[in-house]
Amino acid sequence: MASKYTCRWGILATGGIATTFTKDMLTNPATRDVHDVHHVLAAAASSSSKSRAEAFIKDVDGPSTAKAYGSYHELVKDPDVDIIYVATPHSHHFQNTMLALEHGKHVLCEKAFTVNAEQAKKLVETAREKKLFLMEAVWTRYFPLSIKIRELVKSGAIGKVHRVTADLSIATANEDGGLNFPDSSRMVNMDLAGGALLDLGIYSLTWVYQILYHCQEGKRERPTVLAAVQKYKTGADELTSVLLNWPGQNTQGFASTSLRVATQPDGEGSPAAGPAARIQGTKGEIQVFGPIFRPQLYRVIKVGGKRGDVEDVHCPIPKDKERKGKGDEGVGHGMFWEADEAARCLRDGKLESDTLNWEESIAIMEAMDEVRKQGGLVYPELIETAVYDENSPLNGGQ
Ligand SMILES: NC(=O)C1=CN([C@@H]2O[C@H](COP(=O)(O)OP(=O)(O)OC[C@H]3O[C@@H](n4cnc5c(N)ncnc54)[C@H](OP(=O)(O)O)[C@@H]3O)[C@@H](O)[C@H]2O)C=CC1
Ligand SMILES: O=C1OC[C@@H](O)[C@H](O)[C@H]1O
Repeated sequence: MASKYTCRWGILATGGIATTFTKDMLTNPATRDVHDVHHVLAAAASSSSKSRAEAFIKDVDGPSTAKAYGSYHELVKDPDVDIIYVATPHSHHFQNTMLALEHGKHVLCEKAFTVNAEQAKKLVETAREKKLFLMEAVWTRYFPLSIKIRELVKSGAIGKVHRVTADLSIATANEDGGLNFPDSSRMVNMDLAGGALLDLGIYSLTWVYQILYHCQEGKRERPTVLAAVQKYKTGADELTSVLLNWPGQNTQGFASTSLRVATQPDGEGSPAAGPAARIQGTKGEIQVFGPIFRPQLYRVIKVGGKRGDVEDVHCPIPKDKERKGKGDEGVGHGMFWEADEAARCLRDGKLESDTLNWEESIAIMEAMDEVRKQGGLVYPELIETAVYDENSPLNGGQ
């Protein structure tokens, strides 16, 4: 039997998603029927203190060998780390990822990849020059559910697809007209590149792009973009809709997001609220039930089919019952599949993932730039700049 490839991770930041990702990454791959790669937590760093990184390692039930650092600079210099997972707010992704690449580390960077396309291009240029792996962590793309749906579309199972609509919205409005986030929250804070588009709209765009862009044959056509943006009192966007038009493909996409109304007002994943994404073809439709960042159910409806000629496909996320999870249910959020993809790319010497390659990440960033341009959404220069500064405050200074 071939030996397993070991991927040694360094976790940059210790917040919410760093915890979820690391717990998932530490699950036994066999629980999801993966036998060719496995993951090790080599180190974690917090920009606030070493003790915060130590607490993080304890919280994720990491190995005693995992090193704790009180700065991102120390983490990227660790020779026992192969790949850095960047889990800071959007505002920090460019500087933190550059820091890691400049120190010779491969990178998996949380979504949204960067604040703007120019930054994304600079990251890609650097990774290419230094022959390092780089991937935007759009985990949903690596779900078996997404892979299956892309296969169905490519096989013509629902005929020629002409339209995809997708929404990811959450109801966080207060009685007083505000939102349920403090103004300092990364969800609405301009200094952290907050707002619905970069945080949630990226998933609506992901569903549109992974069907209407990713599945195009040959040289892909870029869409034209028409957007409407409404802003919260902080200046961040709170209600954003995007119409994407591919005249050469005869296709259109509609991606929407909001912080005031919910895609699923009755709770996560319930089909009662209707589909969160619809992929509409000449012979049928695939409906994806939300939340579209972590879907576990899709429905195939054939045009002209008999009443009840509907197939529901459930794709539950496997749990590792040996790991500490909520209650007794074990650990398994669905982030391990993107970690497996990164490990395989490292093992195979690939610099980018075929499932979300550099060109496609940049194409989506360019579409988001256009939405922001039309909506007048500009972030502070410190986080819009595409000039790398190792000692930027975003890297925790030196
Ligand atoms: N894939 C997914 O499902 C999800 C992805 N995300 C993405 O992950 C990223 C982080 O989100 P999330 O974990 O929820 O955010 P958190 O606020 O929970 O954590 C962010 C971490 O970044 C570090 N950080 C460094 N500088 C700052 C700063 N100025 N303000 C705030 N934090 C800072 C901190 O870690 P430290 O002090 O240790 O340095 C902090 O704990 C975002 O890009 C978001 O879009 C978020 C949620 C879900
Ligand atoms: O990526 C994400 O998915 C889940 C959301 O709750 C979160 O805000 C977002 O960052």
